[in-house]
Amino acid sequence: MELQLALDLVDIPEGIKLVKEVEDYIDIVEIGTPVVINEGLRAVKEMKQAFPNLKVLADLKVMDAAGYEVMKASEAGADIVTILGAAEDETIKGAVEEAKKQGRKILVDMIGVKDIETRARELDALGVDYICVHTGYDLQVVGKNSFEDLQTIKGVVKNAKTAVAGGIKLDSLPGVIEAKPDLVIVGGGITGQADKRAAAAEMQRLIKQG
Ligand SMILES: O=C(CO)[C@H](O)[C@H](O)COP(=O)(O)O
Repeated sequence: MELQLALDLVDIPEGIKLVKEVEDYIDIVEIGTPVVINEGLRAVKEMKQAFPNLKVLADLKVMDAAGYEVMKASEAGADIVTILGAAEDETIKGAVEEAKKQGRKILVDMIGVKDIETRARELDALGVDYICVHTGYDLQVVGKNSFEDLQTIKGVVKNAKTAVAGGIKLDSLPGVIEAKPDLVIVGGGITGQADKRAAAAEMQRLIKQG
């Protein structure tokens, strides 16, 4: 099980400073969608240059023209690129094909997908690398989480790795770990803490102990 730090509300220098504090305890650093919108793929490039030993995920949430967008993110140094599960199968296929060509991985974000079970089966057959259940900020504020959806995809996905994101904090992490996803994605649960290093260290400790 790996730990991914999501950076959403920072600029590039703040992001690099933050990752320096927690780099010992994370496996993947995510350049969040708002950061890509504000800073472009330069954020991916500078993060990869600053931390060549960490995997960098570009949270582009691709919806169309995936081959081109995955190619550009790969050129910037992204190891993993996200696409939306709601995208057309042709778009998913384009992403998978380009990622294979570039030696990168595709993570599908299931945000907004209504029939998680059916779509997860289909995406798994299309050869994506990760399938991620995700409660976005807009549903976190009305008290939703993705724990049930995680159980659902764990039951049907045969090849892809499973991931979970959205509002995971230290107190909810043990419940997440019990479901045994391959990847746990945490943003505010680390970045919003006064002692970010301690929060990341404790999360990694819980994850490693399984
Ligand atoms: O992709 C995202 C929002 O669309 C976030 O990166 C993801 O939800 C993780 O952040 P947090 O733990 O703060 O919810």
